[in-house]
Amino acid sequence: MSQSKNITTNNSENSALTIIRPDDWHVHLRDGEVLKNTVADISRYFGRAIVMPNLVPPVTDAKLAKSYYDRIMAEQPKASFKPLMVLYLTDNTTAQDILEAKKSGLVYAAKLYPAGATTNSSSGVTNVNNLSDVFAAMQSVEMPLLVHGEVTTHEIDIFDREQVFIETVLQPLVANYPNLKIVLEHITTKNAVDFVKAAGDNIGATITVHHLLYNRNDMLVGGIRPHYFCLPILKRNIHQQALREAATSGSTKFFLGTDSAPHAQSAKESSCGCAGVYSAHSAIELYAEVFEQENALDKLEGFASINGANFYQLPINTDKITLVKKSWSVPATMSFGDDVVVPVRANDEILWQVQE
Ligand SMILES: NC(=O)N[C@@H](CC(=O)O)C(=O)O
Ligand SMILES: [Zn+2]
Ligand SMILES: [Zn+2]
Repeated sequence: MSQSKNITTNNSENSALTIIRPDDWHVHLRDGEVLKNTVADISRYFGRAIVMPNLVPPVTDAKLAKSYYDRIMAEQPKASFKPLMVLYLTDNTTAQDILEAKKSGLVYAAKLYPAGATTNSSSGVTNVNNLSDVFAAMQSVEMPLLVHGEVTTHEIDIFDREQVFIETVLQPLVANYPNLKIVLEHITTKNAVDFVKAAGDNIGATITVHHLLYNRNDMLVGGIRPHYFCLPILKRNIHQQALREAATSGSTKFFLGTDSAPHAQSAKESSCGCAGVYSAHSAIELYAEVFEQENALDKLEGFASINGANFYQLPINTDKITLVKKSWSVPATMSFGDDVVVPVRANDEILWQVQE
């Protein structure tokens, strides 16, 4: 294990790592009955979370964002937690919507879902050229554009959809709005890593823990495992390796975004299962496993607690959390409103835990 001033090692069983309180820059909390569970999990140690707006109906203006914010706060998250709301862009979003959202003080970004790309994206954008006024407004008020980067064209193979999006949609967008802050969300390919590294400081990316832990073999070899199915889909191991290198490299362009996206067990274990992985119950502990395997525990704090805040021009959290290396068992299922969700590492062990 690499040593830094924050890591104390008594023996291999008992390492501890203290870092600035981390934030989650991409999470799905859903709505209604399940909010009590998702809010409890996400606020256990995260300071802030960028809350995705793909509800039904989606969060398309400041008023809807405010009422969603109120429903989240009604679940009484830990005092250290603050939800950062996001506007869902449609073909009908106006520059005025952006300005009002910015003025609300609750909305920190707007999300581009190509129509049909992922869960609850049917109201998404059919052509980014419809949104030139919106992007211009976002650029002027320095509101980050968050992007689900996949094309939806039927002819394009599902494993190529991120790469083709970068080439055909993202590159022209970056060229047209050179000062627009853009986060390429939940990147899954070496192509995305290379694109982000080569781009200006206004371009960043979130990386999920499941794309660091797993590749498509984990999902498909020896039987199909629906709980690994998410979008963008897990890729081959060379891409996983590129993501692990990017996350642990110390580059300030990459930051933590779990994309924790729960669906009820029955909706995943189905002849047409939903896309999404639930990791909010144990995200920082799982990231710690990856960073330890890469001999980069000293880089976890930048990735989890500093780079995202700097990108969003928000203050870095002032308090700390401590992770201890002490394994614990994840249950087979967890409560999800009146239903259950199967979390990452269900029925298995996680090596680190956050000291309460
Ligand atoms: N990541 C997923 O597989 N699913 C997300 C949507 C998304 O982030 O694309 C969801 O809301 O279920
Ligand atoms: Zn997405
Ligand atoms: Zn997501």
